[in-house]
Amino acid sequence: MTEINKDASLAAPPRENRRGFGATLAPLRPLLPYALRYKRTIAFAFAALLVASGATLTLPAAVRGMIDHGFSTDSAGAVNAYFGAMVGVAAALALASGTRYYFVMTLGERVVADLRADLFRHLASLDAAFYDTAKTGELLSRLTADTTLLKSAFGSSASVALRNMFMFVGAVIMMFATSPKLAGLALAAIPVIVLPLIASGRSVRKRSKLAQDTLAQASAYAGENLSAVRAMQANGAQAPTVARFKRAVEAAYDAAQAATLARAFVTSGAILVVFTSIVAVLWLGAQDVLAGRMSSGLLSQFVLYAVLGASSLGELSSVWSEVTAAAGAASRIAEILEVRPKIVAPPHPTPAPARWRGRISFEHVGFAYPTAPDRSALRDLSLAVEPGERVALVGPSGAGKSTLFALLLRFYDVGSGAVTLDGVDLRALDPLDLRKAIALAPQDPVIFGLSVAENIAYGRESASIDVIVSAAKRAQAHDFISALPKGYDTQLGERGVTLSGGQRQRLAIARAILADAPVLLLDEATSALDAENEAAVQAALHDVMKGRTSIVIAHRLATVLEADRIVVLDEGRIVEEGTHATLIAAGGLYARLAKLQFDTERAGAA
Ligand SMILES: Nc1ncnc2c1ncn2[C@@H]1O[C@H](COP(=O)(O)OP(=O)(O)OP(=O)(O)O)[C@@H](O)[C@H]1O
Repeated sequence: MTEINKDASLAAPPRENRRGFGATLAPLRPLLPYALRYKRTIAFAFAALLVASGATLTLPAAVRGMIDHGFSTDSAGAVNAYFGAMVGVAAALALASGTRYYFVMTLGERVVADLRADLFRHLASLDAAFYDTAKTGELLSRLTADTTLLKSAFGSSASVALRNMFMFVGAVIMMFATSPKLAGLALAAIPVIVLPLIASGRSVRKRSKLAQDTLAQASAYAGENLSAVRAMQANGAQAPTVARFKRAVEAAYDAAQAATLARAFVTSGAILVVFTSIVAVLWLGAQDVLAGRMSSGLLSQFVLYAVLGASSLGELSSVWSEVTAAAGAASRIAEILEVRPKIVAPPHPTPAPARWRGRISFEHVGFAYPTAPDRSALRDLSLAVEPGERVALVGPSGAGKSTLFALLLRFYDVGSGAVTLDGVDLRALDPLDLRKAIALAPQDPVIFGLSVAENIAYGRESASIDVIVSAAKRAQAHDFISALPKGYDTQLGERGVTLSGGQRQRLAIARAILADAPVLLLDEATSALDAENEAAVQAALHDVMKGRTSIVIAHRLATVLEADRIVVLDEGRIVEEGTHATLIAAGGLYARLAKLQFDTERAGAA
């Protein structure tokens, strides 16, 4: 993912440029601690692996015994003993293989479940600047598709790789025990096999990273459009959107196809080279048998070990491609895990008082958004709001009203100057403490796919239903909630009941009342509410503002009339301050805005 983290991706050297086994596996290393948490599972898997490999490796020796002794002496007893032993070995092999599969897959699932939880915890900790550039759909793809790839690496691939490594080593040892001469010849062929494998691994890795990236982009695109499905349909944009998504999916297919093709070549190339070398070595062995230098049983034994060794190597090569793909996924996950949030608690945060008084002060604040560093959103802005004061912010679109809120919640740090709460610089506080002191009721409140009660108590899971109901009553929301099919247990959100704008606002106000924070930030809805909703919202606001420092981005005449002070912003600066009457009398920006906005409101109400 290219857009999301300028800082982190610069910190790590581009992975594609590094070579060899170690470099390919390096991205997987941060995952090791996850696996090491489950030492018992690993130990069981390992033990099962040893037993299974050992059992497999005894088979060729049994075959040799059968050929050299079983058939030559006409003792039926020996034949029976050999066959009986083979059944025993097969039983051990079956049991050990099943056990290994169980423990290894469990480990894979466990590691990935832990990793997903950690990744989400990390994503939840990242700051607004990160999300200004990150695409949620891409992040979701990391959380699901990439972790799934890792699961296969930690589960099946690791299991197959380990089994084959054991088998390979065991087979090679047994080949030397059987015939050092033939074994030496066979081993000489190994570099011929392995070197091209490593080389092609890099190209597989690059292609599969590309495939995953393309997939993530397609997911991001689908996510964006589905979350705004009404806008898409209203604009009649289905056909082009569907076509674009299809193109994105096709591009992901092409990339995956290229990776698969590369893998297919690697696999068949490896098998061809391996088996050709074996056949060549065997031909030499056959000469020895013909010349009487070797028994036919011994050659059979060697053949079987060689086939075991070679097929393990072949499987290792195909696993290698999978592991490289997983390494690609791991490096994309690591990219996210490496991003450090910039908004964090200082090492020794100023402790929060039992109750904040709620004095807010912006002192010569200058600020530009990280995505637009050359354009100041606030310029040398100073504003003090006394405890319990009600301030209405008014100004044209883009004046910087929401930016004031964002800085107060410390979603971003100021560029210059400082913002303080009760005289404490926000940067000296733990953001969690700061945000506990502030209740936010946004313009278009987010309603989650939870029950009404859970939505009101969002972030305060321990709130009792009595407290929730009393907050809803004060927010003038109790009546409409009671009229819902299941009252406070009604499911809201995507798969539940949809609320009207005014109802959502009142739910958000109930949330703010429940938060009982000394500071209230309210962004009034611009859309007109019907008269009944309007009156209910105003009454609720009146209640919630009592005894709190409130800053309201005001769009309604009733709100500005009720404010102790109106602050007029324009282009990131405060241009006027006063009450409705004094500002109208002054005939400045406020008077013009008020005429436009509140005249239409009056006309609408009339
Ligand atoms: N996340 C962001 N990244 C970059 N620039 C931003 C971001 N949010 C706002 N801006 C810019 O900062 C300036 C102030 O925006 P802000 O949202 O504070 O205005 P506002 O007064 O709240 O406007 P409105 O009434 O339309 O919501 C604008 O020029 C806006 O384009």
